[in-house]
Amino acid sequence: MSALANHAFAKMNGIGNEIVVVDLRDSMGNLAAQVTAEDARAVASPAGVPYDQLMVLQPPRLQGTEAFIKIYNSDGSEAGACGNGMRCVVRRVFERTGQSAVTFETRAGLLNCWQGPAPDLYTVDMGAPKFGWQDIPLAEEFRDTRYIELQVGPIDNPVLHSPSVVSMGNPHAIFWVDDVNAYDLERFGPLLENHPIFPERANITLAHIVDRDHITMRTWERGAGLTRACGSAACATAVAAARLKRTNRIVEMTLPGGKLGIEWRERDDHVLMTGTAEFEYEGRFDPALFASVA
Ligand SMILES: N[C@@H](CCC[C@H](N)C(=O)O)C(=O)O
Repeated sequence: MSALANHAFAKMNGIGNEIVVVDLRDSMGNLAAQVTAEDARAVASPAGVPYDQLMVLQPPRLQGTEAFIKIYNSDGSEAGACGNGMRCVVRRVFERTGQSAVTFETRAGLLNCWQGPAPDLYTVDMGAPKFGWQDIPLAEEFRDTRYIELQVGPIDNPVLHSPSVVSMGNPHAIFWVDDVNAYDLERFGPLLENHPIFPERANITLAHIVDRDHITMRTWERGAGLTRACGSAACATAVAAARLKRTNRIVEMTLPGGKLGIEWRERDDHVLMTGTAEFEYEGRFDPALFASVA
C-alpha cells in the first residue's frame, strides 16, 4: 500500500505554480521514505490532485532542521529545488506552529526560510547559484556559461539561441528575448528540456529584461511542463541577468502567475526569493488512486 493512501494533503499554489504539500513526519515514520515515482504520478493522474510539484515532508535528518523535503515533479521525477513549493510549505508550517523562521533540508542542501517584509510574504534563501558546466550539468565543456552555443530553428536564422545556464540546485537555461509571449513555449520547451546538451534535462525560461530592476519571464519546467511560475527559474534568471551586468542584484520578476522579489546577496552569494503562497483546499488521497501501483 502506498504511503500516501488515505493521507492528508494540502493543495496550494505559489503565484500559480501548482503545489501539493504532504506531511509524512508524524504519521508514517520510516514509511515516508517509500513514496515512489509511481505514487507521485498517481497523484498527478486525472483522478488525483493536479500539481506541478509534490512536496513531501519527511522526518528531519539533521539537528536544527524542521524536515527533510522530497520534491517530485508531476512526471514522477525528483527535483533538487522548488522555490514556490518551499514558500507553500513555509506558510503551512508557520500557520501551524507560530514560527517565523525555519530551516529545511532538501536534496540541494539546507534552506533557511523566514517571514517576509509583509504578513503574506515568505522569503526563502535558495543558496548560491552554480555556473560550472559540470555543476549544471552540461554534456560537454563550456568555459563561459553566460551564453552557450545552443539554438532551435534554422541554423542561419534561429528562433531561440545562446541561452545562459545556471544551477539553482536544479538545471536552468534562460533564453533572452524581446517578448516572452511571442514564442510557442509548449513546442520548444520539450525539445530544449530534453536536448542532449542537458544530461539531466533542464528547466527552460524565456526572459525579457525590461530595465535594470525588472524582468518578465515564462518557464517550461523539467518534469512538469508549462507553468504559471517557477521560483528557482526566477532566481536563475535574476542571477544570469546580473552576471551579464544587465540588471542590478535586486530585481522584481514578473511571471504569468504573479511577481517575485529576488536578491542575489553580495556578502555570501546567496539568492533570496520573496513572494506569496496561497492555500486552496485540503483533503485525503483516495487509496484507489494507488491501487494500480500497489
Ligand atoms: N517550480 C519549482 C521548480 C520545480 C523543479 C523543476 N521542475 C526541476 O525538476 O528542476 C520552483 O518554483 O522552483
